[in-house]
Amino acid sequence: MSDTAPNTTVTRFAPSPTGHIHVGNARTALFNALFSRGRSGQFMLRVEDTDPERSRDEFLQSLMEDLRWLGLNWQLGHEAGGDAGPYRQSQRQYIYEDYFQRLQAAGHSYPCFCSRERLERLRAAQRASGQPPRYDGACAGLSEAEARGKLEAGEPATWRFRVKAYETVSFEDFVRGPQQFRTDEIGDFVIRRTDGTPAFFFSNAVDDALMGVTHVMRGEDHLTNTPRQLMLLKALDLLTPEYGHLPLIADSDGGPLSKRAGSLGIRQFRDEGYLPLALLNYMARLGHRYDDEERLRSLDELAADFDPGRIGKAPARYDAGQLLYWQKQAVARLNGEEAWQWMAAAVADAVPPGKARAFAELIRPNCVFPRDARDWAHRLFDDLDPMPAEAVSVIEESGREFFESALDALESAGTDYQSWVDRIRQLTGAKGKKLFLPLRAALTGSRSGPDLDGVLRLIGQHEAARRLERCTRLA
Ligand SMILES: Nc1ncnc2c1ncn2[C@@H]1O[C@H](COP(=O)(O)OP(=O)(O)OP(=O)(O)O)[C@@H](O)[C@H]1O
Repeated sequence: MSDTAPNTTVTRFAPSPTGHIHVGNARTALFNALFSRGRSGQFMLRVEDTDPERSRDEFLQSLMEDLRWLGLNWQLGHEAGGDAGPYRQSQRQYIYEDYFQRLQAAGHSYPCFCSRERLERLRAAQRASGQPPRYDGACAGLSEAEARGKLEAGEPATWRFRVKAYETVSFEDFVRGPQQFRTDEIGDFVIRRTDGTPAFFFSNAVDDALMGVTHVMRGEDHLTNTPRQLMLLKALDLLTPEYGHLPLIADSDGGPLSKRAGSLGIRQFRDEGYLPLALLNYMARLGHRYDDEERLRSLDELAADFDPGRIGKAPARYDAGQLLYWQKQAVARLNGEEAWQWMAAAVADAVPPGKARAFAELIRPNCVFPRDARDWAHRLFDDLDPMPAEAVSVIEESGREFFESALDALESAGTDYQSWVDRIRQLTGAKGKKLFLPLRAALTGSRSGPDLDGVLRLIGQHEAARRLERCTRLA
């Protein structure tokens, strides 16, 4: 059993390591992390790697890296510990065996020898007649002796859970409200595959119960699994968690996201230079409402007001513009050191040693992605030769005398920006745009950009003089 105190909220993220996680998976992880964090509970990572064909260790590593990068740390589960482990389903087969035996002993399950072809024909016929596909119970009536004979003869068998007909399974979904399912529309379902491994319904439900998960928040793709899991847990006399199903996220064309298709992967965003806080704020509002829709919140602030009652029921669609909005907000929060860490990989070779933090702090307001910093590194530290056309026209308009005065003024002011511009004003009579635009063009080759005071300090008096000097020749 779990090592959590009674009444502690325990949520979990239970991905299959079959690809890199996308915005849909990550939002599910985020909502679970926010929910438990807001209630001082615990968040768990469980690895659902029962499919040996598709599960890969490299994907497990990458999904943990992505979660940690987002700041979604788990207190229980794989690599975090807890006394309900192991937390990789591939290492829990002995536990599933035990629970298979219990179901079998109580007569809740039976072996099914139907071939894949028969089941496919059955499903096709049911669909053609407008019925929901479900097992027709062909093997449910085999006598014990018949079933044993077939098993002993080595006939491949799955094991099915015996669903009681004409009952209703009801539960209160803490996102969607009351739910009801009729058991005769469900049909006996597979809990154990022919190779002895558990089917999703089984291992997922048994693990939630044994691991003390109190709230299961997962995509709507699992809604119809829930009545099956409730029946299983009841038959096994295990505790049931509360369930909440989230609307799925579609890509901008309306198609479903899938690990297999590799769309909207968290690591793609990371590689492009999106900040974790931007993604967190974006995802927290994908289907969930906060009162201050436009304020960037920390993870704790997101958790404090997270409320499943504020989750909408309509599918949410990925919106690149919204994510960009949060990216700008998150970049604006970075200090010099953080900004440098963020952009270093893109510009380290283009920024002189010793100037990194000052550069990062200065140009941060002009960047949305690290690649934008590269352009500024070029403008501030390269030769600016040839001078960009947008700057040349401003320089020509201001005339040679303006830059000669600016040079004179620089000699006496040094890198004291205020005295420098005051002196130029005195010497030339220029003010406002007429004063600042040519200075900006001369020092940065651009008509807009970072604070000029900072530019002057960053490039230094000598380089500023060299640039102004060149303008006296261009003008
Ligand atoms: N498009 C989506 N929007 C929101 N949640 C999703 C989406 N796709 C999957 N999830 C949720 O992510 C969690 C992890 O699921 P899982 O690892 O099976 O991901 P998956 O993307 O469905 O994988 P695969 O493509 O391999 O089937 C589940 O709770 C699932 O409901």
